[in-house]
Amino acid sequence: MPTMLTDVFRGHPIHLPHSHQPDFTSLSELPDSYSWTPKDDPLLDAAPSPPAANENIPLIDLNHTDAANQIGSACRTWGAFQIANHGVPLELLQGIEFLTGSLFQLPVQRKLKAARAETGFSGYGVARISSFFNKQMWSEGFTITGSPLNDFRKLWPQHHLNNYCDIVEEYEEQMQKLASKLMWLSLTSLGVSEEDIKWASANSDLNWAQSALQLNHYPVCPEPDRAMGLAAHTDSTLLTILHQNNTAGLQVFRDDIGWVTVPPVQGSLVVNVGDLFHILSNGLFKSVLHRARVNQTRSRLSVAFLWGPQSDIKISPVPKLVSPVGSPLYRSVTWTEYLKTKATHFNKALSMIKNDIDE
Ligand SMILES: O=C(O)CCC(=O)C(=O)O
Ligand SMILES: [Fe+2]
Repeated sequence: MPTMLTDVFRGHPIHLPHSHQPDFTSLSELPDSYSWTPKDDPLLDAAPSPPAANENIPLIDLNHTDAANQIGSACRTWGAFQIANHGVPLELLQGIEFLTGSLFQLPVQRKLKAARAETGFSGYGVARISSFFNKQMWSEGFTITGSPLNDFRKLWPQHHLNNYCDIVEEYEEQMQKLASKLMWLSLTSLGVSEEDIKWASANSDLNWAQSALQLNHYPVCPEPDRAMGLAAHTDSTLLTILHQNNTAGLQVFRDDIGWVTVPPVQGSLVVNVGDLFHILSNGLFKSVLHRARVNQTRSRLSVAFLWGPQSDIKISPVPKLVSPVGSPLYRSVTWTEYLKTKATHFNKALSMIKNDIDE
């Protein structure tokens, strides 16, 4: 199936300054190259402001009759929410978490056998966004697009492979269905229906969608307050569905509050609005700025399902959401074009495709 994402990165290699992953377990002090200051990230210390410190992204029960409106409201105010009763079996969440844990527990030399090539997309390595920062992040990742078999072969003996590949396949299938359901629920809350978005008809078996799985590991860190697991970014997706293990670390940003930690809730999933959904909604839904902090006593795992349209589909603001006397907030872009812009301009990518509207 999806090779398009891979092609984008082949054409736009990201030259990472730190190509070799350290063995985190051997570091008892935080090296300077991992010590972040506000100079390295202006939003580093944007602390929660006390009056709103108890606010958090909503936890929404998908079986609730008002789920669509609750999701719509969360997309507008936070660009993120958690979901319960999402239909993904707990054993599958445990299975993908077990696989992720086993992968990152392998000796670093073994993981490097499946290292992501400089022009590649899948495999083991540092966060792709590392090239935009001077400091290194306290994390390691593994990206899967299409079948993971070739990469998994480099990591594990034959007898594990079928089981692990089945888990990935089943997980992606469930996530695809869930992502589509969430997209339509949130659009319903804006009065947008299938007729309004020709390319995304719900009956088209999702053959307009493609995805990647990003496995993340944040090892125990000797000085978590000075370290950064994954620096602040928005996702370039329509939607991202995230499973985190029982260690907190994910934080989302609100202009009026600052950084807010998303507490792990067993069996629930976190959903992020990505940049493409922000564009599609003509700016009504926020693409959430988020990051991951690290921990002194517990390692953290997360699995992000990155979901977007096939590469030839033009994403543009739904006409219904543009005021009759106004212009759409953004020009239309394909996912490929957007990823290229992001690979050059990173967190300024959205502003690069904004229409100049001076009224
Ligand atoms: O680990 C997390 O909670 C965040 C991961 C993430 O933002 C990503 O992979 O894009
Ligand atoms: Fe992310």
